Amino acid sequence: MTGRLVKAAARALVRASGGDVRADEAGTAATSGVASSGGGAGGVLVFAGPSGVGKSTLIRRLLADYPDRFGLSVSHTTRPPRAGEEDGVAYNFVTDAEFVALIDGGAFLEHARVHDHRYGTAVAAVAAVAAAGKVCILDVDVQGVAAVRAAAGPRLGAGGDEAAALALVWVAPPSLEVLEGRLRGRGTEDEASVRRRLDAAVREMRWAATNPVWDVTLVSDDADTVYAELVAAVKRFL
Ligand SMILES: Nc1ncnc2c1ncn2[C@@H]1O[C@H](COP(=O)(O)OP(=O)(O)OP(=O)(O)O)[C@@H](O)[C@H]1O
Repeated sequence: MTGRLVKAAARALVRASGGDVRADEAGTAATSGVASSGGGAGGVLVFAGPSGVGKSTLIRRLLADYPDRFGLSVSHTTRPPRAGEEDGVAYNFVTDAEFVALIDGGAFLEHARVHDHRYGTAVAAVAAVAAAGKVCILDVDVQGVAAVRAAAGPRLGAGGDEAAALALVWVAPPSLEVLEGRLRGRGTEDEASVRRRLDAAVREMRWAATNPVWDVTLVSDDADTVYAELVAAVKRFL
């Protein structure tokens, strides 16, 4: 995303949520109170981690247990729907041309190409969740993490009086072997796709280790244990 679009996205997001916007001399968007909705909880909880590590599993459980506190923004993607995925619910499924038009219109908070397809988070989709007084959960790749951080600007800090506007969760696999087993066990990927995702996982894990931006790092080992760690962390920083 260009700096101009990040700024436009940040402004739109903050307008929608009643916060303020500052732009530094380098032209980087900096917002405070991003997605904070005044009376409601607001905030953005970002999950990142290699494909197959278990992000969706954790997110589904968090949403089921705390439906009033968390909400999902519906992302846009150019990838074809998997069986059972409904348009406008799992994703907004769009063509490449439609996606490019949305980029040009400054619609996205972040967008990226991952494994041959494009994914994007519309500013309006995040703002809608914040407007409902909920923390918006985002599931993004590492490029998305950088874009969301750039748009959100300085965080309010987990330890301060105010709740954090933005919290970043890195979900790591116990090992690459376990990750491979989960990708194969899910039954959604062909062999080439599994190999691509594992190659990407190595790069993403390196990026995560060398960019210590995370509020919490979870190792997705035993499902109940990692979920309990997530809930404890979320209670700490949101
Ligand atoms: N802690 C866990 N222990 C064992 N299996 C798990 C665990 N978490 C998730 N799984 C299984 O691993 C597979 C991948 O999980 P999931 O789809 O949640 O990953 P993901 O990180 O959301 O992947 P993607 O980024 O590709 O959407 C699923 O079949 C899921 O049931």
